[in-house]
Order: sequence, then structure tokens, then C-alpha cells
Amino acid sequence: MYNDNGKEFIALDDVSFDIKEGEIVALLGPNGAGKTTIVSIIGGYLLPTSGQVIINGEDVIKTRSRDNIGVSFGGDLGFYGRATAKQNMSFFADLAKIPHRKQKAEIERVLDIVNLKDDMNKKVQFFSKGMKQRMHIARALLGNPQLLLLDEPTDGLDVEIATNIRNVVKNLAQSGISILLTSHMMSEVEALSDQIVLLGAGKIHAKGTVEDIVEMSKVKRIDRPATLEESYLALAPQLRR
Ligand SMILES: Nc1ncnc2c1ncn2[C@@H]1O[C@H](COP(=O)(O)OP(=O)(O)OP(=O)(O)O)[C@@H](O)[C@H]1O
Repeated sequence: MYNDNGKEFIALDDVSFDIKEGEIVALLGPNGAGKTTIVSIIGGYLLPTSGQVIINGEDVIKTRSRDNIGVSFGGDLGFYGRATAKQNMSFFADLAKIPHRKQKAEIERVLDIVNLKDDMNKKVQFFSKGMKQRMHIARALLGNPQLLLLDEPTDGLDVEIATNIRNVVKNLAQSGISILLTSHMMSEVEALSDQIVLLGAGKIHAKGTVEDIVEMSKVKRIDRPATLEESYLALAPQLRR
């Protein structure tokens, strides 16, 4: 519940879902459905008025421990442009309490995962949008979290760079990291997610695989199955606040 100048607003109501090891779960829903609110609560940026976030049996809302969670909100901001990628990562490695003697290896590890190791001595101000997006993912990976939260990881990126980032995300899941992502791009959700949580007006409208959502939308195609986008559009009127 948000409290906006004394006015209470229930942003999420009875939202409950699981993410298994190595699974990619996508939060899908219209603007204002509550996706960023969920990511912010799990990431520890917002304290919910009620509810639990359980990671490996531990309620992290109670313990306030976020050691096992990496969050990437992405965007152009968040790094010091005049410093190199490596210097920026050292700053965040300190924040993540990674011991100094382990930082060099850890920074190289995360930059390698997102294919930025060769650029680690370049200043971030010269980085493209896609490189900055990969920097955000690398930062979220510092300390090797078990759960990665990605808010619109390919927003505003061209198709080639977006595909490159999706491959990084897929590989991370294959390595055993659990991923919760939000995206407005149906093709992305279709390509990446093992499970979809379809949100409408702060409530879960449906949970399941792409096929489950397509089935539920009752959009039929004679020559081919309906796409996720066609199914989503059929369901969209039911998702509004
Ligand atoms: N700080 C706040 N105070 C009051 N209401 C808020 C606040 N932040 C978000 N909301 C409201 O909560 C609802 C959910 O917002 P949220 O940003 O989680 O949606 P979203 O699904 O991420 O949307 P988008 O796709 O546009 O990013 C919206 O109706 C929004 O107006």
C-alpha cells in the first residue's frame, strides 16, 4: 500500500508466486499494474505494509538481508562517467562488502559474463546504451547473488544488442541463477521466460507458461498457434485498473 499525501493506495493485493533455481519468471502487465513495485519490494527498496519475500526459507523482509539478490533497474544513470568500468565496479564492490583481495577477480568475473571485460579500462561516459545496460547487470551480479531482478533489461536497445543481452540472461539462468524480469516486449518474454506472472491492477490475473497464457486467452489461429502478443491483447481489457 502506498501512502500518497495521506491517501492510501493498494498497489499490490494478494500477489504470490515462486521462482525456482535457474528459472526465468517474467512479470507482465500494463503500465501501473505493479511490476516495479514488486521488484522494489523484493530488492529491498520498498518496505511492504504486509507480506513476505522468502529466499531459501528466510524471510528477507524480516532479516533485511539482500546478500542473495542482485537488482538492475537499468537506464543511463547510476555510473560515474569519468571513471572506467573497472573503477565504477570497485565502488560497487565496496558497497557490496566484497573483500579487497577478492575484488579484482570478482570484477573481472562479472564484466566477463556481460562481455565487457575487454572494455573495463574505458571510461563509462563513452559507453553505448547497451554497454551501460550490461554494466547494470554486471553490478547486480557482484557477490554472486542467487536471485537477479531485471527491470526492463532491453528497454530502448536495438534488436541486435537486445538479443545479445537476452543471451546473457539465458546463460545466467542456465548457470543456476533465478531471474525475475519485467518487460513490455512480448517477444522477449516469449523467448526468455519459463513462467509468466500476468498482473492486472495489482492482482495476479494468471500464472503459467507462454502456452498456458495463450490457451487462456482463447485466441485461436488455424494455421499457427496465437502469439503471446495476440493473447496479451485479447486479455488486456481485463487487466486495467
Ligand atoms: N510512490 C508512489 N506513491 C503512490 N503511488 C504509487 C507510487 N509508486 C507507484 N505508485 C502507483 O502504484 C501502481 C503500480 O505502479 P508500478 O510502478 O509498480 O507499475 P508498473 O507495472 O511497474 O508500471 P510501468 O509498466 O509503467 O513501469 C501505479 O498505479 C502507480 O501509480
